[in-house]
Amino acid sequence: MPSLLEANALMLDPITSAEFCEIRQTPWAGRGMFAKKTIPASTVVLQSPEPIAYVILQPYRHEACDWCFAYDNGTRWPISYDVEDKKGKRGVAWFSSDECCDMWQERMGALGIEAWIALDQAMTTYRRARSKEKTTQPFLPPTTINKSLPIESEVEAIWSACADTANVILAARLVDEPSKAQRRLLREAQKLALSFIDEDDAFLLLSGVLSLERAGPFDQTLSEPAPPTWQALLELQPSVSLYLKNDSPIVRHVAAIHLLLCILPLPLLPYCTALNALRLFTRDACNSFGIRSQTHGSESEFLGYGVWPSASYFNHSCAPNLVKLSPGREWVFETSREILPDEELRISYLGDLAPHEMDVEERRKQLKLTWGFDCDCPLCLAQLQIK
Ligand SMILES: C[S@@+](CC[C@H](N)C(=O)[O-])C[C@H]1O[C@@H](n2cnc3c(N)ncnc32)[C@H](O)[C@@H]1O
Repeated sequence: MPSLLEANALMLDPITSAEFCEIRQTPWAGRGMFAKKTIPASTVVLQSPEPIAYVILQPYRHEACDWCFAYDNGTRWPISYDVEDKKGKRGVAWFSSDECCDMWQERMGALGIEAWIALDQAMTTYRRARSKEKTTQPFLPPTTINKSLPIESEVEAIWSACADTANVILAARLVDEPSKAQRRLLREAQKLALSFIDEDDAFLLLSGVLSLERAGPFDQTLSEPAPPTWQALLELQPSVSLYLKNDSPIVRHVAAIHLLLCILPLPLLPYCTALNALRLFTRDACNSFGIRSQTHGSESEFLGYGVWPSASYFNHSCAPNLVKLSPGREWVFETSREILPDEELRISYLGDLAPHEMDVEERRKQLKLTWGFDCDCPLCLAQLQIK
């Protein structure tokens, strides 16, 4: 039996079928995207329509459309998907138009909406309980990881313990009539998960679990081709190094999968595994795109983030030859100049920062901090050689 980290490291071979470019191995940055032929300036080389997982950050949930991500200077969108609870009508998702609300509902389906409401309900109840507390302390955790910097063997041990607990929660969810002890276990597991949870992690994970459920089961033995969504996810480079940093999110991630297991509708539970959570979180870590307000320049707001698998093979360059645009839910990649055959197509990972206004040390420091790699782009290598 492979360990969870070994199973997570499984990467399927990428399949590309774009007209202008293809994925190739590079000696400098894993795989990258290369031009198959001369590409004129201002040509769209790739459109990536759909995130496999995404989240609108909690403070922006009323202000960024949950379908097209439109944002209007902090104005609360008037259209919401509402539910009735004991305290009256409550919005759970917000939209810039009725069409967006309809498309969201269609994509989510009845099961997805039920799951979304369950998570929103759990988080709302938790926030109300927190606001009544006298202090701002989180609920007292019975266990804590004392040091914040786990090593890889500890990461393995924590995820393996997470999977064991997940199985216990699952068993309690699956019985027709849970015993008193099982009901108590579910209450305690939910309370404990909530005391460590980060709401944004939980919604990101939920959107990923829903994508996997829509794709159907994945045969782990690979005796059959993987369904396209699984294929797209498992082609991506995973990185467990996010758990080896000072502010390791490992406990939050474990809490997110345990919470979802406690509250989601039963048909989603087969997709709600520790391994799938590890797959989604470790791929998000080095492949996610920021969802930003459309005001370009330093004014733009970071509204959320997500993973668009087909867009994840462009490496970074401090002198990029592509511009990335997000007219709504999709990402569009356009050449900023003529590209020659076999040239690597690269974007900037520096978000709002303009690479040409930064010196080489500044750029490399920023990339190391946010992405964890030492930039090997041609501009950095050339400038480092001169120094
Ligand atoms: C979105 S992925 C790009 C595709 C990736 N190279 C692959 O094989 O799947 C981002 C990762 O690519 C690598 N990378 C991208 N740009 C790089 C650069 N300029 N220098 C070094 N590594 C880079 C880093 O490992 C980074 O975490």
